[in-house]
Amino acid sequence: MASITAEALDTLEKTFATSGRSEKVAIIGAGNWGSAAAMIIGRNCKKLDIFDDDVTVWCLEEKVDGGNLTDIINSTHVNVKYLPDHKLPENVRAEPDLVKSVAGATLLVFVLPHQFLARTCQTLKGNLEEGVKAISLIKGIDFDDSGPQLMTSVIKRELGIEACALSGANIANEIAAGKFCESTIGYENKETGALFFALFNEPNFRISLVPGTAAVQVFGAIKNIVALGAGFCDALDMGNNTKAALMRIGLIEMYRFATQYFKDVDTMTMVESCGMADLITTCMGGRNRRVAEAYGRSRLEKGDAHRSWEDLEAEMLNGQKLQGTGAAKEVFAILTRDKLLDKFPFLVTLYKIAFEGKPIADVVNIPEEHFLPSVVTGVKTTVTSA
Ligand SMILES: NC(=O)C1=CN([C@@H]2O[C@H](COP(=O)(O)OP(=O)(O)OC[C@H]3O[C@@H](n4cnc5c(N)ncnc54)[C@H](O)[C@@H]3O)[C@@H](O)[C@H]2O)C=CC1
Ligand SMILES: O=C(CO)COP(=O)(O)O
Repeated sequence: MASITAEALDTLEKTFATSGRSEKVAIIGAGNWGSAAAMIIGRNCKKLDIFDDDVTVWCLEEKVDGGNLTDIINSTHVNVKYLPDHKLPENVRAEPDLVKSVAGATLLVFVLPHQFLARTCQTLKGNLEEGVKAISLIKGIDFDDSGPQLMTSVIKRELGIEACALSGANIANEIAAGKFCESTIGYENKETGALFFALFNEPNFRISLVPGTAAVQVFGAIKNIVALGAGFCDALDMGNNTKAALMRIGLIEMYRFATQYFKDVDTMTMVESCGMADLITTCMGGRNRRVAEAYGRSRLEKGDAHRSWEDLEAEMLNGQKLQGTGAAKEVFAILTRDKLLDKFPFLVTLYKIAFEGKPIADVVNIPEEHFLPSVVTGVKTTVTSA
């Protein structure tokens, strides 16, 4: 991988040296991860000649303590609502008008809760520079009549532009604090992958490049559902061994879902940051886990009078969004349509606990098939009962 990166970066430098044209970046979304990503992007744009210094971030306008969030960000350089404890670089400017935010941009970084992507793209349609390229930092999945749709496919469908995907074990607050972590960029075109490598890679945010975007995105979307299971496990005070078992089982179904619906899924991508590592960090420290624990405890303590997902999300996340509950519903709908519920017993159980009143304790009611040695490959094993 390193040689691909070095070779492609060399091409980039040469292209820049002859054309003199630098890439201008617009970030679409100023939430928790959008703001932490803006810190990295702002620093790299200032440092590297191939990027224009000035970075624009589209921020959906809202009032905070009587003021406009964008005005507060531009005067204090702090996103006081979504990333309050960290300063954005001064070359990052918040813009409340979506269309204005992409004026002159040649690189778009999409980092929104997944449910808002399609309609945001529809507003951008017809307002982009020729040849603009995109990257999605979104962890989520959509569905239409043809089946599951990756975020990069939504971007392509709506805007007709090339899109890479970045995903990894990347809790935004930890990245903003400068703690070391890794991430994975999946690309279709090596040069574009290298361009985004240059935009994101830093000593404490190390990027690996992988060919293909499907695995990177599917793992990122499905692990959010598995994290609900980790939260239910914590609500039951089950401990680390149980949670590790649920992660292992979740990993199998993540991989199975990816290979069921997408062609270019390399098994080894599971050991990149976007696979196992993201699953671990989300099940230990993510918002989906945290809110699912609160939901589970509320069910266990209050029975039918339990708190709703919407209530808990609003109370615990202050405007940030859960992605695992929406993904659980979407995955359940597509598996039902395709008559595949039997192949994904854990994801189905998590959906039913979250939305159909199945007992929280059923999170550890694991079907026998998950203990068979053939389960990863899907090869049938004959089991002789004693
Ligand atoms: N926060 C994190 O640690 C990480 C998040 N991600 C992923 O990045 C994506 C974005 O997450 P965050 O930046 O954390 O967002 P967030 O969870 O902080 O969500 C709040 C954002 O949603 C925006 N929003 C609310 N209503 C909207 C609407 N109608 N249209 C457009 N935008 C609207 C708000 O303006 C705000 O920017 C998600 O898919 C998430 O799974 C990925 C890695 C880490
Ligand atoms: O994706 C994440 C870490 O990589 C964040 O997960 P949560 O949305 O559950 O916080």
